[in-house]
Amino acid sequence: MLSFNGVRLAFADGVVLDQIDLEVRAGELVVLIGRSGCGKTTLLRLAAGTEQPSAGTLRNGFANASMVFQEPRLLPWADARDNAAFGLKARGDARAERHATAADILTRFGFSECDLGKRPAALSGGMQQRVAIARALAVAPDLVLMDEPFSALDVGLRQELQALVRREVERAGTAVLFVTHDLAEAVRLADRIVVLSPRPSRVVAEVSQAPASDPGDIYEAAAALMRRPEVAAALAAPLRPIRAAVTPSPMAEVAPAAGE
Ligand SMILES: Nc1ncnc2c1ncn2[C@@H]1O[C@H](COP(=O)(O)OP(=O)(O)OP(=O)(O)O)[C@@H](O)[C@H]1O
Repeated sequence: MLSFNGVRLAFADGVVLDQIDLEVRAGELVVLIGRSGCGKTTLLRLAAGTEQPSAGTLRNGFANASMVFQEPRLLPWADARDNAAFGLKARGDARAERHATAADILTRFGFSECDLGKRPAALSGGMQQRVAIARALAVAPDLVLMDEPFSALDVGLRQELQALVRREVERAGTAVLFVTHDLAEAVRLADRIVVLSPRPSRVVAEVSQAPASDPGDIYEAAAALMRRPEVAAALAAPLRPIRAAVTPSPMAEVAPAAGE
């Protein structure tokens, strides 16, 4: 289990994370959602051990964590199979064995024999991110930390990869801490959604749910979350007054201009 108890992290210019209580249990997919700059990546870096808390307690009982970033971060000179096998090579697996593991995962992810031998420049963005996910899963992690891995992809591709991640982690029983600022993505993926406030960031809501795949269910679940005032306050962009030239905008009624 990964657990944050009263964790605070301050940099020279101020507090980023404050009083963070959070748990990720074995086999659970937890989605952390919050506005840009609230400290989501910083929290993942704490989980990865590359930052230390300024106060509070952080315990990581997982033995083997891997990470997926927003950009695929592949070796440009290596083909898809070698990129996916990178972590296996680093831990000393024999070439034939690591190639077999990498090829097995990439084939499950839709790669043909020919695709396995392509370098990143010859792969689409979606295929490159599949290789990055394969690289993270190849080492049979018990925890995967995912930092907005699909935010650069178009909607259709994003949904495909969300389904792929959900299927793969269920298959292997891997725990995941997944960061996003997309509420629909959170609803599609999560066993539990944790909402962070803007900086200094705190957990303002925590919701257990069943991952949704039907568009109507996703819309309903996202709307139900946004009806909670603490979630709306944490996630909604600050309303700016809209001054309509001719017809008063309905938005202007809910967001009066400063001083009005
Ligand atoms: N090493 C550091 N030193 C000083 N400030 C830092 C450091 N790392 C992060 N920060 C600050 O912490 C805040 C949170 O950054 P972080 O990247 O974690 O946010 P985020 O929620 O992941 O944002 P986004 O959704 O845009 O990726 C930012 O104000 C950032 O400038």
